[in-house]
Amino acid sequence: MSASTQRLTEIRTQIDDLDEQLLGLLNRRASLSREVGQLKSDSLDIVFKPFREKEVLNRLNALSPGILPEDHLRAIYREILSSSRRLQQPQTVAYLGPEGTFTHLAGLEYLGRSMDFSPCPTLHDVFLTVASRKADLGVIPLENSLQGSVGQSLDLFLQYNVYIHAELFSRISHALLATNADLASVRTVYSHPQALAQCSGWLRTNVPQAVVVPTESTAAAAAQAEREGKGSAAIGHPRLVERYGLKAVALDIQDLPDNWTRFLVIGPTPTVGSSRDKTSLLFTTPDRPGALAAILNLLADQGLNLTKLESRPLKGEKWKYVFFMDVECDLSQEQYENTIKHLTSLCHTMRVLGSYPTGPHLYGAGITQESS
Ligand SMILES: C=C(O[C@@H]1C=C(C(=O)O)C=C[C@H]1O)C(=O)O
Repeated sequence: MSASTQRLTEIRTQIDDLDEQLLGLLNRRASLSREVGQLKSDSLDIVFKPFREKEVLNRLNALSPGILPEDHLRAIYREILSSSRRLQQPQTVAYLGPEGTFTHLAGLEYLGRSMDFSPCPTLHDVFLTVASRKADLGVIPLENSLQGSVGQSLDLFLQYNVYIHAELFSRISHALLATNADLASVRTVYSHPQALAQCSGWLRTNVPQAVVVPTESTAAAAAQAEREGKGSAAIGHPRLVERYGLKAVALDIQDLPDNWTRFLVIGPTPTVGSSRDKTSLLFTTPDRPGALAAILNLLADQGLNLTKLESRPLKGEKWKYVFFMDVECDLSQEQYENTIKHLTSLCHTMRVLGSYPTGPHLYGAGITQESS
């Protein structure tokens, strides 16, 4: 036996030994998590605790000697935490489907594979499914770094009593998908309006002859392009290629390479407990001069930083608006009780959508390029 073969045998014996230890430790972790699950079920508490999960990951990152890159550690723990949640209680996650949408892939990358992902044909159905408790959680796109807010998502918060539990940022790279690789033959390009808008420059330059047709999702667009065959194309995640038997005719076709979407994880009940990083609010103001300024001044006086303020038309009431605001602070803490009371008194209507941890930036499903 050569020296290197002998060393290989030795190393593999050590790896087997470590795997046994890991197996024992993972089982002990699972058993403790089950016990947490029992306590939660006794007190009717929520299984998914994103702030605690962030704390677990941050602590391990800080302790890690660094041989295992940070994004590998995150990917491994994503599945440990996913399994841990499942052992407490299987969780159904509604998302804008069908399979392979950016929302689906972002949800998988953030929540792991031990969740029961359930596709919904429209965003409306995701909100309805969560609000009616047919799913424990939902994943929705909220805003894109190139195209701004997904207006429909903001509007649906007005219609349904759902709450924000977590956020995540996912890098979006679009591909043109078709059964036929010839760009000149493309007559119709299907996709979600956000994806079409994020690639509008590329489309104008590369397939000026094509008509763009909006669809409910990028995956629905891929299915349509596959059904129609030659002359039709879709814009979506390159992974849709495998699911729908298409070719990736062009990659990275978004107008700016650094294209990110912020997704939210929503649930039917508000979150409670440990301190979170930010709070989202939905409010309308009285119709008088300075109404919005009074709200902004109150937050400024408290030293609270705003990270988003957006108005949307109030449906059915022309030229009236609802505001969606993100504040960099956990307004559910007892110390802000008076601030919330004061804020509510300055608003016409006010709803706290949730306090949650600032989300991670994820670079794509699987082990990511975050640290390379
Ligand atoms: C174990 C818990 O439940 C879930 C699983 C976690 C884990 O395995 O570490 C952390 C947070 C929760 O999403 C907990 O709340 O501590």
